[in-house]
Amino acid sequence: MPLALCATSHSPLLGRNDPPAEVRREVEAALARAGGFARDFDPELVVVFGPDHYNGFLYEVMPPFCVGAAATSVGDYGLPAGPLPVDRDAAHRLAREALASGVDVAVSEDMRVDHGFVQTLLFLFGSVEELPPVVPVFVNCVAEPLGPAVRARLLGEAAGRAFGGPERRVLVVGSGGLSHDPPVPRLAEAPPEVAERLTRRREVGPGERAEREARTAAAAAAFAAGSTDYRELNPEFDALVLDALASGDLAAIDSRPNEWFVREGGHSAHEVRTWIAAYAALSTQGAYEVVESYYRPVKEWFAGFAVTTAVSRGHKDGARR
Ligand SMILES: O=C(O)CCC(=O)/C=C/C=C(\O)C(=O)O
Ligand SMILES: [Fe+2]
Repeated sequence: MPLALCATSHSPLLGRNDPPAEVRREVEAALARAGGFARDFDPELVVVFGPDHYNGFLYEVMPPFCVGAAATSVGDYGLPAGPLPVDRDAAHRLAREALASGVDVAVSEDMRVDHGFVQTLLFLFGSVEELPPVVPVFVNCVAEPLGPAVRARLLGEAAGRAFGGPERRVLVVGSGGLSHDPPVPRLAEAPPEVAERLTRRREVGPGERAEREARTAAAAAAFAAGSTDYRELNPEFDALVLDALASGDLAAIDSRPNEWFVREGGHSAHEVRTWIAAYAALSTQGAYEVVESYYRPVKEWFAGFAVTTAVSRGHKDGARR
């Protein structure tokens, strides 16, 4: 029973622009169950597919995919800053497998990751100190141009082949929202000072970070209060995605053109690529089944928020060691 899966939405607005208490409690309960699933599985390695929001990857060099052989959390949105416990050998193994199968991943010996990785890891494991060894795999989900979504499936399958043997328990994690379109800047529309920020790496001071984060929280508050400046969440799109992933028919979503994701789910719906990669990794073990699937659209968090866990078919009970 070597592979298990957790895929969750993330939102940096959790705790900053909350929905009514009962909604937050319900989501937190779903996340706590996913955390229980992850800890019961007791992984010896966590392969986490995550996006970035121009904190770690900039247009200076923007790879479609990057395997982190060492990684540091930038500490955005109040998350802990500092190094993550990366298994460097496992990262190189994944990179070799991906490259051998024609998926041209970059490798970083000094990867910076933001809430797109760290929040989800903490949902599942509580703190950086409690994390098992991880391999963070960046999937570009915001910086156009993007390749076709099916490439995320090929990346995930490479991860499944790299780690699908019986020798260790590996949890694959997808981190990203379903339908959502928070105000993440886009190069094509950016004024020069924003284009500069999206292009060149530099230290972001606490004042600038706080200002950006406050702007995002204010936008979410306006969205929840009914502002029509933002694209609506789309529960139908979200259901279609969750159904396709649960049924194993990944082509039902990853064969769609990029414009479909934007039209139906908003620009950040490309984060679904992280889920596609994680489910594709699990699929290399044969048929799988979803253990739990939770969904709720939460405008205060700018997110069609979902939490799913899955194991290979026949291992549903075995997932609880
Ligand atoms: O802070 C910024 O510059 C951009 C805002 C941002 O990063 C928002 C991120 C939102 C998500 O990660 C999400 O909803 O998936
Ligand atoms: Fe995100």
